[in-house]
Amino acid sequence: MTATAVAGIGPSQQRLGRAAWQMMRPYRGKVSLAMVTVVGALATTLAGPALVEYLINRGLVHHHSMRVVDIAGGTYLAVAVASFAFTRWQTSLLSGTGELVLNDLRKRVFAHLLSQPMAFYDSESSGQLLSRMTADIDTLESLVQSGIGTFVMSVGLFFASVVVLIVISPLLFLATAACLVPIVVASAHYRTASTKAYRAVRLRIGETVSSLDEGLAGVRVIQAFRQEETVGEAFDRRNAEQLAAELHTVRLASVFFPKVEGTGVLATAAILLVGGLFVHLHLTSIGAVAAYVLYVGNLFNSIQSLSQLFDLLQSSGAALSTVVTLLDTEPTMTDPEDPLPLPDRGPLELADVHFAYDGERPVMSAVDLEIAAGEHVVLVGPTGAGKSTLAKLIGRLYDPARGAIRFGGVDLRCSSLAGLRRRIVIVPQEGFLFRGTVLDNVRIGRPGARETDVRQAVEALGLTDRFAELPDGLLTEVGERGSHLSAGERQLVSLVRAALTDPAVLVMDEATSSVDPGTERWVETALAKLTEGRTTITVAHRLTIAQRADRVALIDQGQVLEVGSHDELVASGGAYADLFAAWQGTAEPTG
Ligand SMILES: Nc1ncnc2c1ncn2[C@@H]1O[C@H](COP(=O)(O)OP(=O)(O)OP(=O)(O)O)[C@@H](O)[C@H]1O
Repeated sequence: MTATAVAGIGPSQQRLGRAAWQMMRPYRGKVSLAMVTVVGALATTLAGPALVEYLINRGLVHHHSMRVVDIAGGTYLAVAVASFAFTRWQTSLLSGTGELVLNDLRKRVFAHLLSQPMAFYDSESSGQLLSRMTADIDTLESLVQSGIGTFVMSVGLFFASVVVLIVISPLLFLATAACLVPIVVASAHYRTASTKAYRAVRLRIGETVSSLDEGLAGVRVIQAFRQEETVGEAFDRRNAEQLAAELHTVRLASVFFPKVEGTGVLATAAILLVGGLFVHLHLTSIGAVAAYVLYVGNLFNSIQSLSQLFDLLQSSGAALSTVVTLLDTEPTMTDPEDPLPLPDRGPLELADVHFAYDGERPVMSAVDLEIAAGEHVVLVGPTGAGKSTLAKLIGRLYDPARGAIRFGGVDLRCSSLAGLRRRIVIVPQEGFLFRGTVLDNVRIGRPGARETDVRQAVEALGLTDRFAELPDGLLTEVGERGSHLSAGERQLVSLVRAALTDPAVLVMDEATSSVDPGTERWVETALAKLTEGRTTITVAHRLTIAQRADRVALIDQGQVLEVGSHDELVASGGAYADLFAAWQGTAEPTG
């Protein structure tokens, strides 16, 4: 799926309706009760004008009976109180259920995002995704909080009023219907124009959030290179585009709403004129005309409320559409029906592996490589050669387009993702830490692990004394993204995390970030202990590590050019020997 699919053209109305119903299904009991209160509120609202008709015809015009006036007046009051009670009950039931549905929706969207493979994040901007969780769900939130009760009630009142008006006087209804024609035409135009306009607003909001997201994430680079003005101008441009889109919706609304208001007044005048004539001709009663005017008032009130909600309904429809489109994306990496277990140990085999990020430009082609159990292989090669891509394929962040990667003879695609992640662990260059303690962050390696297991993993990497130096030991709060720890300490935490998972294969990206020499020693020792006995594939940026590995694979332009031990490759005088010589030339003066 592309970014436009998430932000732009959405699913059909039926699909949206089905999706909305599926979200409400768990709460169908509450929804049914809410519908009962809607019927109650409608019945009491419609009873008002009927009582007025009864009071005028029976109490004033024909009989002058005070008793009828008292009964009708008293009942009117009771009905008004009941109407208030039903409306209150209905609003709290509908809004309460709406909140529960939105709560589920937020959880579903986040879980869905977390289940997406890396390829999804390559094609989606994080700002657009963030805007699904914030702006879009916030719009639905406003509908739930302030609009849903009015909406349901107004739709009900509209249809009920039409039926009652036809029953009271089909002829008078014709006069009313004539006044409705301009509203129907204006609504149809407004609907088409505003649907497009609100979709555009959603897209623009997503782009503004993207800009903001990128600006905040890259604030250090922006400040370091004095890019505040340029980045600020780019943000201003997007913000201005959002403003233009929002103003377009305001213009559309400012033309449409007065039309509805004016037509309501016109309709009342028409009823009074035609109704008066009918009374004069004894075609209808005074009470019926009075009730009719009140019912027409109800009808136009409902149209007025719906028009006022139109904005919110339009933007909520657009928001729901983008959220449903997002939820409709099928994860491309799913577990097979009968996953095969991966063995505890075994060789890793890459057979004729081809891969392209965009499905077109090949990044890996015809890669064959066998790595024995417990072997340490280092991937080297020029920048952009495909080393990290190969590492990601081994860790199954992506699937090969052709060929297969097998562990212990089992194709990785035949295993469950959970099983795979226990056997093969990727240790990224910069271990990402979440807000919480060191202990919490290590535990991510094996959810549910006890504190003693974590301590054992720390001990196994020889880091007990190093972690004891932290202010609260393993209970030290690491801050957002681990900002309270040094880069080296963050690496140590991610190494212990991997140790706790106890995988058979480690895929590592050699850290390039500068670590103080003191901590580097700890990292080296921990790494040596972590990789002992495990198959290890390291993406190397410095060739020091290649000298210590069992074998070196030289990658260039997505292919394995040479494989062998460091000494063998240097002795053969091939491409690796040249690379090593060049690297030594640059490394030695500084090293
Ligand atoms: N997410 C991505 N989407 C599209 N193309 C990508 C993506 N990641 C990497 N590439 C491209 O794939 C090719 C291989 O990149 P890769 O990161 O594997 O190289 P590398 O050898 O690890 O480089 P380096 O040493 O600089 O990290 C490059 O041309 C790169 O531009």
